[in-house]
Amino acid sequence: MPDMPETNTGADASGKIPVTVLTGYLGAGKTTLLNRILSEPHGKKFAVIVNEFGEVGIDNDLVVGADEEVFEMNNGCVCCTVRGDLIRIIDGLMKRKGGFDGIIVETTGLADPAPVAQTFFMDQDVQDRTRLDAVVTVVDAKWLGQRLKDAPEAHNQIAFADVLVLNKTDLVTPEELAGVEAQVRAINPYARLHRTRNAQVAIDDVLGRNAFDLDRIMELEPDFLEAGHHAHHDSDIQSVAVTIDGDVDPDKFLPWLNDYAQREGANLLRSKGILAFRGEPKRFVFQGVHMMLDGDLQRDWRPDEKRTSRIVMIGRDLDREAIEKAFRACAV
Ligand SMILES: Nc1nc2c(ncn2[C@@H]2O[C@H](COP(=O)(O)OP(=O)(O)OP(=O)(O)O)[C@@H](O)[C@H]2O)c(=O)[nH]1
Repeated sequence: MPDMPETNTGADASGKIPVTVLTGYLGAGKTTLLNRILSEPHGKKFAVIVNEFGEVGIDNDLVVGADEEVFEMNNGCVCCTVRGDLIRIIDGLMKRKGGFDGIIVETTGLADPAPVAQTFFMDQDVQDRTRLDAVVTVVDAKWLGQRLKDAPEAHNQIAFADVLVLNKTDLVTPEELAGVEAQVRAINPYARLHRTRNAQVAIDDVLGRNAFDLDRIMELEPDFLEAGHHAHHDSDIQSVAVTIDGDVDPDKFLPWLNDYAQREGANLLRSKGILAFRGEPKRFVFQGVHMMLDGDLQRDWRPDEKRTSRIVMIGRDLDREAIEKAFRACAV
């Protein structure tokens, strides 16, 4: 094959910037996959757009990446309220000199990917300059069975995928994994599927796939290209975010968090937080999916960074007041 001439526009052979839409239910491993992609020595320049469900931005803080620019959209979910923001961000990116090799959009775990993908076909400016490369859906092998019962979004995310990353294979037995894969395949027999632990998949299996297939999507959703197509969230799901303007006492906070996750685990779909522990120079970061929690000390608080403690809980029937009260009681 002859060498392709180098361009500095970032665009591919079609002259358009490839866009990857990264989706998957709450806690499936989207940010883990994003960080994996960004950490590889790919020599490319990506713009990353992160949309989060919750009033306090935490995900963008957890995205690694030296060169990437990360744009946050936290005022609502990209599949409905902030689609206009997505168009504006992409418009802004396209006007920059130098360009990008690709754009990665990480949606909220509750997003219906259809209207997000639709953006790349409905808005003329966006359509002229970008090309939807693939919808990549991360699936949580541990919780998929439950999600297919209680979350229609999880089903749509799989149906819409061009690439499926069946993640958290370490948390299930080989038999369970085979069962989950069969459930995924029953919904979407077409997408390439990769079984992973910690979203370990080769970057070339995820980016530059040229896999988005409009014909298949039109079969799934015949009105895909019609304006006014709308997705609605499971309105039972709420997000409770609390910020303390300072440090918390780990001896109070950690027992409370553990106890809360055990008690409310069934309703608690997702939890995360970045905390300043009293006397601790490093940031403590925790993440949870249902009752399973994971936390550790990460990088130092920077001198120009204000020490604050933030938590976000996402789930059903959460008692906002009780969470706020209990968390504030941990302040020092
Ligand atoms: N055991 C296990 N844990 C994993 C794996 N992949 C990711 N995790 C953990 O699962 C949690 C959620 O991962 P994230 O990558 O933040 O998930 P997400 O889909 O971005 O979550 P939201 O943005 O909140 O929807 C984190 O604590 C990860 O460290 C895996 O393969 N196995």
